[in-house]
Amino acid sequence: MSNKTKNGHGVQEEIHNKNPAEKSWLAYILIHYRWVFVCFFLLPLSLVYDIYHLARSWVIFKLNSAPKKHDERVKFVQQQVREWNQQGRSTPMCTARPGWQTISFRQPKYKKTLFNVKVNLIDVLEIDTEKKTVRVEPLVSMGQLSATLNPLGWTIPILPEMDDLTVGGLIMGTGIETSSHKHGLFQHICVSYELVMADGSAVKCSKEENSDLYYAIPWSYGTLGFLTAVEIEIIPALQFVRLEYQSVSSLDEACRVFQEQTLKDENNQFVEGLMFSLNRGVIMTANMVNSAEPGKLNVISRWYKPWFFKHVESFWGQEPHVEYIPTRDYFHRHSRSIFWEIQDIIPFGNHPVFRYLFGWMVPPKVSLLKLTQGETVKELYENNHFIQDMLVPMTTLKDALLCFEKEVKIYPVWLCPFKLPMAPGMLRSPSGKQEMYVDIGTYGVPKVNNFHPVETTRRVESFVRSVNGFQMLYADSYMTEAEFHSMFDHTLYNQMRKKYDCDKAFPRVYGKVSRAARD
Ligand SMILES: Cc1cc2nc3c(=O)[nH]c(=O)nc-3n(C[C@H](O)[C@H](O)[C@H](O)COP(=O)(O)OP(=O)(O)OC[C@H]3O[C@@H](n4cnc5c(N)ncnc54)[C@H](O)[C@@H]3O)c2cc1C
Ligand SMILES: NC(=O)C1=CN([C@@H]2O[C@H](COP(=O)(O)OP(=O)(O)OC[C@H]3O[C@@H](n4cnc5c(N)ncnc54)[C@H](OP(=O)(O)O)[C@@H]3O)[C@@H](O)[C@H]2O)C=CC1
Ligand SMILES: CC(C)=CCC[C@@H](C)[C@H]1CC[C@@]2(C)C3=C(CC[C@]12C)[C@@]1(C)CC[C@H](O)C(C)(C)[C@@H]1CC3
Repeated sequence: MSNKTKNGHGVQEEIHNKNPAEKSWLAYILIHYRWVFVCFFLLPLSLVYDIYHLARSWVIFKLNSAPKKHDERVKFVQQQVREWNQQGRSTPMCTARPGWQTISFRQPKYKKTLFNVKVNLIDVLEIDTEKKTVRVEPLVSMGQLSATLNPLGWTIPILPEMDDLTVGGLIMGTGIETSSHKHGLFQHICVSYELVMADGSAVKCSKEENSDLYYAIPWSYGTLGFLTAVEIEIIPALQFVRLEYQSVSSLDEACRVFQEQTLKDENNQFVEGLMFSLNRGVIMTANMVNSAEPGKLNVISRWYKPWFFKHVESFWGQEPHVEYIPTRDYFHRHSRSIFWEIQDIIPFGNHPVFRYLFGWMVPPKVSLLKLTQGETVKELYENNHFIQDMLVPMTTLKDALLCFEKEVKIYPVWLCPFKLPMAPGMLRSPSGKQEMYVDIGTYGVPKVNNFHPVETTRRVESFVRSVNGFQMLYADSYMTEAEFHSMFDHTLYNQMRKKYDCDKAFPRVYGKVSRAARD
């Protein structure tokens, strides 16, 4: 925490020097004492919100009312789209989900001007253990899905970390987790999509049926149609995860061990790396198991447990260490500390006194943080924070880490390998074959002197394009439209836009994800 706190204060002083408007006492309090508001207002509110939501979905599930209501809800989406057609297709459409509720870093500006279609589809519809699929509506969240499936002994093969990520957002955008080196991205575990198209018709697509549409949907950001249901693969979930921590002490060793564990060892169900500096890291490999060795169980979700990334750091410089963690706790291991972002929000959040007294209320909900951040905090993040996930070929990992060190020097760095199968769509494998990639996640305050939010990001984007990588688009993207087109293959997307008459119906992807489209 010391690094961050030190750095955080440095940044705060810098802001005060730079921006006279923020010298007001209110700005001072908002920046330095955000934790007061978060601890005494947002945490209890988050708790009430979560309890209400869980209770609601529990009741709905027990009453088994969601499947019966589903058709009605889809008809309502169709009805709105037909009305839009009748009104002369004057402004393009988007979903009516308010921007503050989404996980993406910014608020989407376009929601204010486009025709908003309500797609309130929030329930788990059906678990088919014979076919090994779960059918869900698009607003089902990852926390809801793991709470539903795990007690029944199932899980989806890729369960992206943050509780509030939704199935719809993860498909229309993308989703990744530490099992992605085996299963690919979130889209690759989806069996079929049901959509309402621009003309109001309902269409189903899968590898067998309307396969062109099926491959075009991922990364289309809701610009081909509205998703209404998805069938996702499920696999058996064992009770625990056996997690092995391996310390690495140089960049070369980190890249070598991480690649070996990803590429060579077919047995690792989960692979993750955390770099605490360019030469200091811990590589974690894990497998689901049904029993834990005595004395080695660590229930990391208990309220008094330290932040997971701090726990991981404690293994640096040690011999390899084995621990058993309940499976659902593993899936949500970085949730309580919002990866490491919580350090900037509640700086003393990892102190034992805080954990014992308030630990059961964390984390504050990202949506509520977003809703209440105000202009001052927004500007603070705008100018002094860097949040990016870059997906680069595994062979370029070392160069990529050097690039991030030079441009931002933010640690920890999150490393997550994933398989990029050869398939049509936005992501093109450069070799034309299946390739292994790695997601490099950097979230925090840059420690270099020449950080500039736009120029630095553009330099990193340029590096990523040069190695045939991709940028995750939930954060800021400063690429020009031409650069964006050179990163993402729009061939199939353009065909589908034409085939399903999308031009007047939806903006193009770039129009939704570029920095200019977000506030
Ligand atoms: C402050 C706070 C922080 C939290 N942080 C996290 C976190 O970091 N990570 C996290 O994952 N959770 C978090 N939660 C949620 C918490 O873990 C829930 O209390 C938990 O999900 C409840 O689990 P349960 O096993 O009691 O499930 P239940 O209460 O029984 O059910 C939960 C959900 O499962 C569904 N369900 C139940 N049975 C079935 C079935 N047979 N088939 C299909 N669906 C079914 C219900 O519809 C409901 O949506 C947090 C909650 C709070 C209040
Ligand atoms: N571990 C991981 O994989 C992580 C992933 N992320 C990213 O977060 C984002 C997901 O956040 P989330 O809050 O769930 O989603 P959002 O509400 O931000 O939605 C993301 C996009 O998907 C579109 N979309 C969502 N639902 C539908 C639907 N039913 N029909 C049509 N379009 C839809 C939205 O369209 P519209 O604009 O019209 O609302 C929007 O463009 C993704 O971009 C993901 O990559 C972030 C953190 C971690
Ligand atoms: C691929 C993976 C694992 C991505 C993880 C990304 C997370 C670290 C991101 C997703 C949403 C995210 C950008 C967010 C924030 C931090 C980093 C997050 C949590 C915060 C909470 C930082 C504080 C800000 O004031 C604000 C509340 C707007 C955002 C909200 C989104």
